[in-house]
Parts: sequence; C-alpha cells; structure tokens
Amino acid sequence: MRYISTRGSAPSLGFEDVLLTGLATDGGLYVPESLPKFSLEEIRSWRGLSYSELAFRVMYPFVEDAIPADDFRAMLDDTYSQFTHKAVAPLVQLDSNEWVMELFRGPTLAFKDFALQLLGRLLDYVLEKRKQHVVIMGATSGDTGSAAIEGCRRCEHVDIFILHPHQRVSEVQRRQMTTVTGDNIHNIAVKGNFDDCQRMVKASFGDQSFLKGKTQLVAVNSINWARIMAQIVYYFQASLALGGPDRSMAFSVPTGNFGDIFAGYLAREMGLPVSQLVIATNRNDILHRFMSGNRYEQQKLEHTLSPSMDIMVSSNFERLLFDLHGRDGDAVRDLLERAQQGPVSIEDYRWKNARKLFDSAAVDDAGTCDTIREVFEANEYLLDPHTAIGVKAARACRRDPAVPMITLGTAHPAKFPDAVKQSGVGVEPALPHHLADLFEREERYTVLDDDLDAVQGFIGSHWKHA
Ligand SMILES: Cc1ncc(COP(=O)(O)O)c(C=O)c1O
Ligand SMILES: N[C@@H](CCOP(=O)(O)O)C(=O)O
Repeated sequence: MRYISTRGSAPSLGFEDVLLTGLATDGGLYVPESLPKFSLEEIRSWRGLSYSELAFRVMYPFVEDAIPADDFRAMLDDTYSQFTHKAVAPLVQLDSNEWVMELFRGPTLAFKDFALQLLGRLLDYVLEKRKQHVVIMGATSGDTGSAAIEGCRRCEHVDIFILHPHQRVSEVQRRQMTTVTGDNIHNIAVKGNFDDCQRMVKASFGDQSFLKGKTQLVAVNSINWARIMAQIVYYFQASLALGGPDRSMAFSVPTGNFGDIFAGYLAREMGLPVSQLVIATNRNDILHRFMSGNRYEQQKLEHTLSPSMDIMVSSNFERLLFDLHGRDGDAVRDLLERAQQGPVSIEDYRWKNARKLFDSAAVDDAGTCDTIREVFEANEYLLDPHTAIGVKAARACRRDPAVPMITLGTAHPAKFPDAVKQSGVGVEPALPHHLADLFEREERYTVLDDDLDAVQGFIGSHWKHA
C-alpha cells in the first residue's frame, strides 16, 4: 500500500514512513493511494469477532507491507486489552433505534485512546527496528494530548511535546496531561487558542531546521494517517452489533478536526453500508456552514462548553475535499490557498455529492446543556458535552427512523464537570479509580507566548539529545 498527498506533489510513501511523518512535504495530508474494499459477505463473516480481531481484519491491508501479521495481531491484542469494557466500544440504547457508542473506556477517557494506544505501540515497534529517535509534536484542545502522552510515554525512542491552549481546556484534561511525569514529556501551555497551537505544529513540520538535523518530528494529531486508520474500526464494530452489513447505519459524530467522521466516511468507502453521516459541531461551526450552504469561511474561534471541539481550521476536511475533487491535488491546493484570503465555495455538483451522505447541525452551549439534561431525565444516562452535541444533531438531522442512528460518545462526562454542573442534572460524574487522586498529583508545564520561535526554541533545547 502506498500513500499519496492531498496536494499531489509530494513523493508517495509506504506505511512506515507515513507513520513517522506529519504533513507531506507539499503541505498536504497523506491518504492511501487506493482503499481496500470488503464485500458484504466478508463483512458479515466478521460477526462475533473480538474487537482486536476485527481491528486486524479492517486495518491489516494498510500495514501489511511493513508489519508481519502476528506482530500486528499482538499489538492490537495488547492495545485493546487496556480498555475497561469487554466490548471495548459498547453501545448504549437511548431510544428506539437510537444509540450512543461509548468510545471513552480507554485509559484517558476519550475516543483518542483507540488510535493513540495503537500509535504508541506502532512507533515503539518501528523505531526499535530502525534504532531511531524522534520528537513527537502535537497540538491539543484537551483530549489528544493526554491520550498521546499515555500512548507513547513508555517508548524510549521519543520525546513528547504537547501544545495546549492556556486556560482553554478543562481542569481534568489539563491535569491528565501535566501530572504525567517523565523526562521525555513536555507540556506547553500556549497563550492562544487551539488553532494557534495547530498552526505552530504544522509550521514546524514544514521547516524542522530548529532540530538542527539531529532528529525528526512525528505527528500524533489526526494529520497522521495511522490515527485515522484506527478510528475506522469502530464503525464496523457498531454496525455488526446492530445487524450490519445487512442493514444501513447512520452515525452522528461530534466534530472538530474532522478526523473521526472522516474515518466513518472511509468505512463506507471500504464497503460498510452507511446511509448518513451527521457532522455535529458547537458554535465553531465552519463545517456546518459549509455543509448547509456551500460556503467555507473562517470566523473568530469561540470558547464553548465543549472545548475539545473549539477548532476552526479543521485539518482532515482537506482529505474529504481531495476525494470531492476527484483526487486532484492541484485543485485542493488552489482551493485551500484561496480559503486563507476569504470565503470559498466548491462547484455545486461536488457539494451536492457530499450532501448525499453528510448532514450537519451546530449546537450552542444552551442546546448542549438542554440535551445533557433531557437525556439524563429520560434515560438516567449522563452525556459529556461533546456527545450531547452529537445526540442533539442526530435528532435534528435524522433522515429515516428505521435506520439505526449511532452517536459517537467521544468522551467521559467526568472530564467536563463544569458543563455537567451547568446542565443542572444535579449529579457529579466521578473519575474512575485510576484517576481518583488526579487533583492531588503535582503538575508540570511551561507557559509560552503564541510565538513560533519561542515554542521551537523550547523544543530545540529540551529534547533528550539536544
Ligand atoms: C471529546 C471530543 N469529541 C469530539 C472531537 C472531535 O473529533 P475530530 O477532531 O476527530 O473531529 C474531539 C477532538 O477532536 C474530542 O476530543
Ligand atoms: N479535539 C482534539 C483536537 C486535536 O484533534 P486531532 O484528532 O487532530 O488530534 C483534542 O482533544 O486535542
């Protein structure tokens, strides 16, 4: 399997190199040259498999040139044994044909663990084989950071630098990152927002001279293909549990960087019957405005009760645009360059093509709180604010009540006690046992200005062999 850039001019790479990179050299994102396609018969034959065996069937075509089957299986078994529910991604029913898929049963209580627990093991495997050291640089609006640290911290060949927006993540999220000790772990609180952090990460991938040629950067954000790959699996899992592939499914996905929902799109491209994907956003609704009106326009980033989705520059949307433009990298580059100057649209027929599958809704803080309360009153089930946005969008956009609608439950409510409190449900979600003393642990992080030189200077002087 080769991987090509969405901007068309970077060299194609194999899996190992794609794993060890971030952006392509032309500024694009890597995608598989072609996707594996599974027949309905083959997908049907996967019913009853364990999560890790299903993960093997779905993902192995992407990695087979780089990793022997037994080694990959062992990695997957180890990865998904870290999850606290036997089903790994259990389904909870809210109403007739309406479900939440709980993706927060991993070590850091968000869906990011599905991919980042695996990514840590993949990096360990490849870097040990190559005897190579790398610097991980990532941006987080709250969840990727702790999942990346937890997934990669035991890997002796990496230093980890995570940028989060200062005072813009929940206290639980911040503590989950900053209380992990280890000489190779560095948390940087940037006086800016998530987009500022992500912009610095992307700029650093584009010009790594601050590392003086002694090491290289690796991405843990969903610009790294391996992140997306691992997120495809749970769409198959949910569908198989509810009668797929012999019936279609609809998914509602709380969306920020467009990685999770893009994985759902890929599951469909690989053969899973999916009839609808709902893009659920908070007030940072650039994707909703595009999907509802074919206008892609940056606006000022707002701080909401769902901080992990406080994102305006949505990285993986580029991967969808690449497909919508018949995989024409020049067209994608041109569009995204114009988008930096002002609002852009795509040709009407391309947008209508997207609309056959995608719907969207934007939910404000009041709607988020109302949904947490409504679901709690009806089901005695507590949603986190991101999942609540997914549920509300699912209910607003549903096309066919006969089709199961599955909202991705992207985080545990205990990560966002303030939002839960504001919803007025009158219960306090407890942190699980392994995090029970989180508020007593010592924190370590460095606050820096929103300044690329300051951040690169910090990384350049703090990595292990600097
Ligand atoms: C809890 C939570 N929900 C939803 C999202 C959005 O996911 P994506 O960025 O893949 O669209 C994120 C972060 O990205 C998140 O942390
Ligand atoms: N919501 C994310 C933002 C980064 O998204 P990613 O999926 O590209 O890593 C977070 O919690 O950090």
